[in-house]
This record gives sequence, structure tokens and C-alpha cells, in this order.
Amino acid sequence: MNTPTIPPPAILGSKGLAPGTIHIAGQGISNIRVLVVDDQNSVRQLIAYELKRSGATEVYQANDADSALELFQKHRPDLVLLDIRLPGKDGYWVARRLRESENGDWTPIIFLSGLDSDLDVWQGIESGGDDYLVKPVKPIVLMAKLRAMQRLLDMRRRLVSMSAELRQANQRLNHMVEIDPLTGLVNRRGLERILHSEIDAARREQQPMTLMLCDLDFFKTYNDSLGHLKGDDCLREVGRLLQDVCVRPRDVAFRYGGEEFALLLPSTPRSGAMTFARALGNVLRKRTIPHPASSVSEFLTISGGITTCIPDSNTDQESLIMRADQALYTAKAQGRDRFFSFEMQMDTIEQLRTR
Ligand SMILES: Nc1nc2c(ncn2[C@@H]2O[C@H](COP(=O)(O)OP(=O)(O)OP(=O)(O)O)[C@@H](O)[C@H]2O)c(=O)[nH]1
Repeated sequence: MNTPTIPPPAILGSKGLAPGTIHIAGQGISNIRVLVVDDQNSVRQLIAYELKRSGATEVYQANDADSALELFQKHRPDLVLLDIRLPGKDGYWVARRLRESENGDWTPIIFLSGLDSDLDVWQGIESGGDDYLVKPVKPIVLMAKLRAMQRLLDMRRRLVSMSAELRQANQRLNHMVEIDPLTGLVNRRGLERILHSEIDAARREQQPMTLMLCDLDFFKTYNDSLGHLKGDDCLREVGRLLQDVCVRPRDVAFRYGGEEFALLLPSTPRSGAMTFARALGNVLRKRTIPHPASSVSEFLTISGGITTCIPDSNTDQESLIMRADQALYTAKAQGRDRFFSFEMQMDTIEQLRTR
């Protein structure tokens, strides 16, 4: 029942719309699709006729509660004109169902009813209506109300689109503040966020996770001998290299700060962590980045501290970072150009004991 028919002139002035000034040039409604719910054919068609004349792009018509809901779901009109007395379920019921089905959206509902007691108005607004008009209503009054609702609707649409833009801008901003401009890697702030959620995931899934802190060896003397710009190039190169070794989608490389990098490897046990560290060392060795002032190699080398665990309720970002940092300190103290993990050291001791 969604095609409005132009009523014969005899219908004008019947119970739904009172006779009166009907059309004000240029003052109609525009770009609006309306659902009219009324069980009286003549009233419904007259309203549809007036709406069309005033600029509504589409008018859907329903004569009972169920077809009203059906048309609402199907067409998602911009506005609903709703009678209260309908066969079967009434207009209050329809308004409540419409509100439930909107999912945070808002469609203005104007009750258009012959019931004129204060309680009816109260119930109409309570059930989800935004306005209440008593029939017969003058077309000019109806149009004025529709224009007011349209204004609110437009304002709401602008707000919704502005908040979507704002959300996107915020996402871009968050992304920007988590990216290190020199290497393009995620920075320390991003590490803290991602580490937090990966700890939660690993705890939930009872999966081992690995965190590596890596530090370029003798980078001060690299800068001192080759200059700060070459130092920057070197950091960029290492950044690319670390990104290349992170082949699994959830493995992430970070610039932790200065000449320190971090690698987060979810679902990676100790054995996998050491394989990864060896591969990383090999890739760097193959790159043969000259380091004229290093006392461990003629090429750039890296030291790394590794920690691997299945997080429990005591595991947090700080404890993991601290443990990886202590392991890094040990790798440096043991001569650099190596990776160290307390957990793996314990494994080795355990293996020696059981031999
Ligand atoms: N070019 C460049 N150098 C940086 C940057 N950030 C930190 N550095 C330098 O990295 C060097 C780190 O030096 P140290 O902390 O003394 O460590 P190191 O010389 O690498 O010695 P070890 O770590 O003990 O092997 C410092 O000279 C910093 O100035 C950067 O963004 N660009």
C-alpha cells in the first residue's frame, strides 16, 4: 500500500485534515520520505496527497500496525505520521516497536489522532512519539510541524556525519602519534597499547608470547665516526629490515626509542623466539652495513634481550619490558652481537641436569 493516490476533491476537508490554507509556495518540505499510518483510507490518502503536493519525495501508506512495521523496515522513511486507533495493535504499540528497531538511529514520529485527552498526548510521547497533533488538523499546521521535524532531522544528520568525520580524524591522529617519523615503525606508545592487548589475548588463549628488545651495538661511535645523518640512514635501514623479518600478520616491529627496537611475536614459544633471533642476526649480517668504529665486528651488529611467557594474572607490560631489558643488558655484558633470554638459559640448565 505504498503508492499515494490523489484523492478526489470531495475528500478535502474530511475528518483527517481540516479545511484551511493548504500550500505556501516555496515553504513546503523537501527531500523527505514519509510513512503515513491510518486505518481510514480517505484520511490516509488525503494526507498523502498533501504531503506529495508539499514536496515529499515518497509517501508510504499503511492501514494497520503490522504493515506499518513492514513498510518501516523496508523503506526506512525519514518521518512517520501515526494514528493511534488502528485495527488490532494500536499506534502506541507501533511507536514502541519502531523505536526498538532503530538501533541508535532516530526517525521523527508525529501522532495524528482523533483522541485529544491530556493522557493520550502523554501516552503518545511516552511510547516514543516526538509530537502529537489532534485531528482534524489544518494542513498548514501539519506542514509546519513536518518542517520543524525536518529541521531537527537535518541537524541530526549533520551531527552524525560530523561525529563520523571526527572519529576518522581521531583514528588518523592516533595512528600518527603512534608512528615514529624516522623509521615509519610503530613507536613506544604504540608498543604499550599493542603489548597490552596481546598480553590479554595470550592469557585468554593460554598461548606463549615473545617480546624482544634489540639495541644496535656501539651506535654512539657509529654516529661519531660517520655522522648523525648516516646514523639516521642506518636506523631507517634497520627499521626496514626488522619490518621484513616480521612476516606473520601479528608480528610487529617497533622503534622503542633512540637506537633501540622491539619485536612483539604473539603465539611464539622459546624455541620459535630463538629461531627468529638467529634469522634476524643472519639477515643483518648479510646486509653488511659497515661500522668502522665497532669493536665486535667491521659491520653493524645488534644485541637482543628476549622474554617468552604464557601470561598469568601477574603479567603486565612493565614486567615483560623489564625482563626483556634485563636480558638485553646481559647480552651486552656478555660481549654484544648476541641474543639472550633468561627463560632459555633455564631450559639449557634443565637440559644439562637431565643428561
Ligand atoms: N643518528 C641518530 N642517532 C641516535 C638517534 N637516537 C639515538 N641515537 C644515538 O644512539 C647512541 C646510543 O649510544 P649509547 O646508548 O651510548 O649506546 P651504544 O653506543 O650503542 O653502545 P651499546 O649500546 O652499549 O653497544 C647515542 O649516541 C644517541 O645519540 C637517532 O634518531 N639518530
